[in-house]
Amino acid sequence: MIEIINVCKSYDEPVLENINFIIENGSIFGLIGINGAGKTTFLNMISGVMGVDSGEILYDGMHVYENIDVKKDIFFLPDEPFYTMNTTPLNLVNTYKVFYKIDIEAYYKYLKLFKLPIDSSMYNFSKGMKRQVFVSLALAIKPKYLFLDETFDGLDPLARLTLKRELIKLVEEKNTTVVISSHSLRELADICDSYGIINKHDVLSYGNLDELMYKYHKYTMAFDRILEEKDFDFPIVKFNRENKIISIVTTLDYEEMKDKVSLLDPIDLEESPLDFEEEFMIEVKNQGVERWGSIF
Ligand SMILES: Nc1ncnc2c1ncn2[C@@H]1O[C@H](COP(=O)(O)OP(=O)(O)OP(=O)(O)O)[C@@H](O)[C@H]1O
Repeated sequence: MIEIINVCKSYDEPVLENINFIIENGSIFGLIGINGAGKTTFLNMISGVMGVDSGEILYDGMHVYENIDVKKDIFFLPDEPFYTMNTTPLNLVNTYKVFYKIDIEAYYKYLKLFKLPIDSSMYNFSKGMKRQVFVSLALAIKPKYLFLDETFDGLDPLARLTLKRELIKLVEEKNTTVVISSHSLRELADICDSYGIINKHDVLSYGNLDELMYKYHKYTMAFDRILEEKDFDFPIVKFNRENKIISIVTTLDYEEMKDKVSLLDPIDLEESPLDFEEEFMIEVKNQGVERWGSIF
C-alpha cells in the first residue's frame, strides 16, 4: 500500500497542498488533472525522485525518498524519458539492467510486436516509437510499482491496446501497483479501478471508479405541462428542459426517483446511461468547479 499523507510541494508557487491518497497494492490508479495541475510533480515524489516539502510518502510503512530498498521495486516512465544519441533499443537494456531484473525475451517480444528497428539510434525514432521502446522496457521489467506519466498519449491504437492488456496481466500475475496519469479519460476508464483528481493544488475527488460510475443517474421525463427546476424537491446536479421534456442528473436511483416524481405525474420516466467522461465531468462540477481546463 502506498500512503500519501498531507504532502505539500512548492516550486516558486505552491503546486500541491495537503495531498492525501491511499493506493492499494495491485490496483490501477488513474491520476487526472488539467495541464499544470501537478501530476508529474506527484509522480516524481511518489517514485522517490523528488523529495516532499512536508508530509510523508510511505510504501508499506517505509519512506521512499532516498530509500534504495523501496526504489528498487519502482519503475517510473516519465513523459520524456532520457536517452542519448547512441541509444538503441538493443543497448538500452544495458543501462537499466544495472538497476532492474529484465525479462529480455519479453522485451524483444514487445519490440517485435511494435515492429521497431532494434539496432538503430533512437534519436531518429518518432515520439511514439520512442515511447513504444520504453513501454516495452517497463513491461519487461515487471516492477512491483509502475508509474506512467501520460504514456497513453501519443501511442497508436495497437500500442495502447497492448499496454492496457499487458498492464492488466501484470496486475493479475505480479500484483503490480500501477499509477497512470492521462488526459484521456476513456483510456483510464478502460483499465483503472481507482482514480484521483487534482485541482487547484488539492485533491478534488478520489476513490473507487465503480462507485463513481454508479454515483450519478440521468433521467429523462415527459410531462403534459411545463415544469421548472424548483418544482422538484430533491437535490439536482444538472437540470435541462426542452419544452415539456426534462432531463435531470441526480444521485437518486431509479426507485427513489420514481417515488419522488410520481406526485408530478410524468407521462414517461426513463434512465439513460452516463459514460465515464460524463460521470467525471458531473463529479467535477458537483464538487464546485464550474470550468475545468478546456473540456468544460
Ligand atoms: N522544475 C520546476 N520549477 C518550477 N516550476 C515547476 C517545475 N516543474 C513544474 N513546475 C510548475 O509546477 C506546476 C505543475 O507542473 P507539473 O508538470 O507537475 O504538472 P502536470 O499536471 O504534470 O502538467 P501537464 O498535464 O501539462 O503535463 C506547473 O505550474 C509548472 O509550471
